[in-house]
Amino acid sequence: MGVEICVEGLTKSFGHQVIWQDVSLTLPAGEVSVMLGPSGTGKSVFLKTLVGLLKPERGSITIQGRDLTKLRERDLYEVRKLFGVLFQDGALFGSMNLYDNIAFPLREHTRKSESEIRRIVLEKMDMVGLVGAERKLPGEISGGMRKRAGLARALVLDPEIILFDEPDSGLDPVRVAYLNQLIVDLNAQIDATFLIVTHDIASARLVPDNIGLLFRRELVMFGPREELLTSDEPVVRQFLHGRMQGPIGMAEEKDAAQVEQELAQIDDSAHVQERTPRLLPGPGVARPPRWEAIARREARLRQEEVAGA
Ligand SMILES: Nc1ncnc2c1ncn2[C@@H]1O[C@H](COP(=O)(O)OP(=O)(O)OP(=O)(O)O)[C@@H](O)[C@H]1O
Repeated sequence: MGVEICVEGLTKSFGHQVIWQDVSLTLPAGEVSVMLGPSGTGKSVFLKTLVGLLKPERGSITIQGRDLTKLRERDLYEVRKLFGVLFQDGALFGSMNLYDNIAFPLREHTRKSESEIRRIVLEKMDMVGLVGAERKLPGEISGGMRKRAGLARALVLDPEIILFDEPDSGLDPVRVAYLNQLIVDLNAQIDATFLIVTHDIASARLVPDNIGLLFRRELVMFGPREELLTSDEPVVRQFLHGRMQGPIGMAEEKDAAQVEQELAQIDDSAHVQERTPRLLPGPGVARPPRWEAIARREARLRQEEVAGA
């Protein structure tokens, strides 16, 4: 059962450049959360700060009663073992085959025997659908396979928290659909806490329990998926619709009068379409109890939709 991460009043700057300030949110244990935001709003910086690779100027990150921002390097090293991280390109070692790449954290951080390592590596490769690709080098496989190998490597130490940095970047829509299903199935199987940074609005609508949005150096909103999908907050609506009209500009924010004029011209009557059903774990995947609650909630939303149509 994953662990809760409680972030309070977090602020990160580089020199005089404030990346984001006063960010507070709770990632509920075992749930999937997605962090959205225009390019450069500091989503990757947020992931790196959570895992302790970057130090914030203010605020706290509490996991299992310990504030990560106050830990000494030795204790932080221990807490980091709770995390698995899937970096954008899988971050695999180019000269090692997939088996050795995935075995790497086990050889580095545990005293397990090679036969035990073999059992774990093959189990994780099976989980991500990579059986048979053990001897391949990262350069010999597709981007989608590299991501899955990176995910298998993130899983080998049985993390309580998995951070995904743009898992869908560079993948075609079919591979993205497979990856989304894999993420949902994995979450149901291992019940860890997931945080996914993505630009893909379709995935953000389908996959998570919770959605957050960073913009203008602030966390505009963080909450249950349905709340964000039906929110009237202009930044949230613009981002989730992927449209030009609204407060988010090409490079910087727009002036208030222009935003008001643009918003007045938008036909927002299609609210109901936003009730995308949550992607459920595939057949044969054992579902922890919270999935029953999700399925009931989704069924209720569908009924309301039909009644309102
Ligand atoms: N180590 C660093 N030193 C100085 N500035 C940094 C560092 N890392 C990131 N930044 C700056 O922080 C800002 C946010 O970067 P970040 O990569 O987190 O954005 P992002 O929201 O993930 O963007 P994208 O969606 O394009 O990947 C950028 O202006 C970047 O230049």
